[in-house]
Amino acid sequence: MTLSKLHDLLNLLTDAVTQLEEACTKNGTSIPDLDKSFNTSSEDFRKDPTAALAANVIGAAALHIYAIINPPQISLFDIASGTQKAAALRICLESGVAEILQEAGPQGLHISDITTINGQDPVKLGACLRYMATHHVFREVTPNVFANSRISSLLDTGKSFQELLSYPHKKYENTSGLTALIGHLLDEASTASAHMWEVFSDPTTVKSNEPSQSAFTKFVGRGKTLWEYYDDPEQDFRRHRFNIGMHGIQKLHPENIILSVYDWKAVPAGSVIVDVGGGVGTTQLCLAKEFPQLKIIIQDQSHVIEEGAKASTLICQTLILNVWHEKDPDALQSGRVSFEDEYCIKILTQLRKAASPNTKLLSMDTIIQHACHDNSGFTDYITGAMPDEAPSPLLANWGAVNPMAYCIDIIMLALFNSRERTLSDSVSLFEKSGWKVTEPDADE
Ligand SMILES: C[S@@+](CC[C@H](N)C(=O)[O-])C[C@H]1O[C@@H](n2cnc3c(N)ncnc32)[C@H](O)[C@@H]1O
Repeated sequence: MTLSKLHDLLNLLTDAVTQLEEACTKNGTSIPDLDKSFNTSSEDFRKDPTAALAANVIGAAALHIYAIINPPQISLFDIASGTQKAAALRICLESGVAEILQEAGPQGLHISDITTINGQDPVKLGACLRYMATHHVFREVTPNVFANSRISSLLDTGKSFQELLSYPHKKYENTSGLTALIGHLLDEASTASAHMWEVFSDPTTVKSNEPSQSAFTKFVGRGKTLWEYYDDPEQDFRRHRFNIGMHGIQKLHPENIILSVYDWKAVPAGSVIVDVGGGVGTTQLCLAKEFPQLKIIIQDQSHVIEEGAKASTLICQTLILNVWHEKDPDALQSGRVSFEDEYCIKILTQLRKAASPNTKLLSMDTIIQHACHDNSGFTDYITGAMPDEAPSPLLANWGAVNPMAYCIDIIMLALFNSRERTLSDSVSLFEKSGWKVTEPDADE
């Protein structure tokens, strides 16, 4: 039984490798190379849907084979060691190993030379590098350590190590937002996640949806929610890194995705676009550039708006602050808002009340796919809302090559007692708040 499953997976994998190679040859694109940096052009091959699909099949089939054939105790150990991986990676990131290796060039550097530069202990940092090398983050080909350029380019802030020393608090400034995002994940998000069981095992917090009772607020923020924590001048660095990290989130999606999700050309000149919790305005920047006739308002907290305005005065034509703290006096009392999803419903209901008959609410959100095939009919509800399911015997949601939404779901839980949603969850959330879900180009 398992033997034939292995063969099925192997056949899927072999066919997909052929398809990928053929697509790359036809398009003049390249298959990624661990010696070449990750950047927009290194991912060009994915622009061809056949190649993108083949790449997903290869990854999903390889990991499925690994799951079948690996001793389960090793697989379990690997899953259970997320905290140790995050700790080792964070030490490599923060102590500038990527920058140091980048400066060293193709011959790499011995661990003792790395630690002479960054002041770390060679035995301790060596342990972190060795662990990361087992996951291809670095490579120990000889006694020297080499970067895996594809991953290292995400850890590298692009500055010289001397520069980092002279202003460490600005480490992430003007860098790829992805580096800052990873910095946030390895710091606030990881620390909070490590405390989740304390919240789950306490009867007073186990079923709470209150941000004030999240693992972050209780065990990292010492009573402050993430946003209140970022307000503290002592956390300027972390707040700043988070805001830069939001640029990184955009890089995880196809470029300028906002332009393709709605027919903006059909929106009359002078129309007002409000981005609620729009951060430093990353998403709106390209919309503002492409459609200068639209009036774009970013709503966020004052310190975030200040930062966004500094970075791009272009987009902040009008600023409206702190929607979250505005009270919606009757929504809860009138019973229209139930405890589940209380905050989202409160915000969406408030937006619905403020909406005119011509207002449209555009939701760009992560959708959680089930690992099993979905027969609910919800997959057909909105064209394109659900990605294609993987071919059998792969998991319908592409398994471990598609981990991000599931990981962010847990991070939302750890930081805010919040969550990501399936399509049916999202539709029901909007309906409970008085919104009707339609196709993006439908009239009502
Ligand atoms: C996950 S970030 C998303 C940022 C942005 N939408 C993007 O994609 O880059 C959530 C944003 O909600 C904002 N936020 C939190 N509380 C808020 C409040 N009370 N009023 C307005 N915005 C708030 C945060 O400051 C943060 O910028």
